[in-house]
Amino acid sequence: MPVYSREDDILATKIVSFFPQNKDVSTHHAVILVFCAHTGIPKALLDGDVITAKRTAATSAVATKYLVNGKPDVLALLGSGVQARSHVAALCELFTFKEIRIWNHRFDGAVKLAKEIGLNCAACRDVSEAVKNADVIVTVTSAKDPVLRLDWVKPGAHINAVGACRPDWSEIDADLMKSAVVYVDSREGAIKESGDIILSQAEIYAEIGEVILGTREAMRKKTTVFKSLGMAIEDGIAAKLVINKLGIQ
Ligand SMILES: NC(=O)C1=CN([C@@H]2O[C@H](COP(=O)(O)OP(=O)(O)OC[C@H]3O[C@@H](n4cnc5c(N)ncnc54)[C@H](O)[C@@H]3O)[C@@H](O)[C@H]2O)C=CC1
Ligand SMILES: O=C(O)C1=NCCCC1
Repeated sequence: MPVYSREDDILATKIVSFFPQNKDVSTHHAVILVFCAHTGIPKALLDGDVITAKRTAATSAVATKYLVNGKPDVLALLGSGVQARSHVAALCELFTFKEIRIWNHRFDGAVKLAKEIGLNCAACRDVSEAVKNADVIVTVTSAKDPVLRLDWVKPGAHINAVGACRPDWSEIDADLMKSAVVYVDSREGAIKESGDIILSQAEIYAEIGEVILGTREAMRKKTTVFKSLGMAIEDGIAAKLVINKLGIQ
């Protein structure tokens, strides 16, 4: 995932591996190589795992801040891996949830994460149970087929759809995609790479950046989906923050 931004003085690239069969180690691994944007000289080689976890969750948290309908009480997570953990951390920086519910296709994963999070958190055996009346839903699975259905979702809920980053994979059923107001990180990326968009033929209402800039509306009262695929600029900006903090010129 290469990025060049003259404005931000960033020239970098991230390489990510995905080994879905991994059990005792993470399924995604990444490195970020940063160059001087003026000379092309390599500056730093950074671990990309933590940056990927944190910047993805931070992006969802920003989307939630703009799209959530009022003060959210209930958070539901579908998936209990790396992104589930970073999403709980980022969302709890912005919101105080009364209840957090976790579903995972392997129940023990949901139980483990619920214990880590603590008192206000419960593991659920069914997706419908996990998302019932949830204000914010995060889908962070490696599912290839939909796990979240329209009938189970409270009207007006906000969904961060983070998994299914391939054109033939989807986490959200087509009826839900088509009935929601859909926001994406990048239109160009979404129409090429997101199965949730491509297979459902859902209309993209806006990029989340357009909402932040005030050029497109945040439809807070409607059911909203933020379809995230991840962008190289997120890695570049995060890498720059790390490099600046370390004092690397
Ligand atoms: N939008 C973005 O910027 C990014 C998206 N991702 C995507 O987010 C998703 C989660 O990533 P990580 O948490 O790092 O992965 P992970 O491997 O740590 O967690 C994946 C979760 O999905 C569950 N799972 C596996 N197979 C499943 C299936 N067939 N049905 C339902 N659940 C299943 C696992 O039990 C686990 O809880 C992946 O799809 C990944 O590719 C990852 C990084 C960035
Ligand atoms: O880093 C990202 O962005 C990724 N997006 C899709 C899944 C793999 C990592």
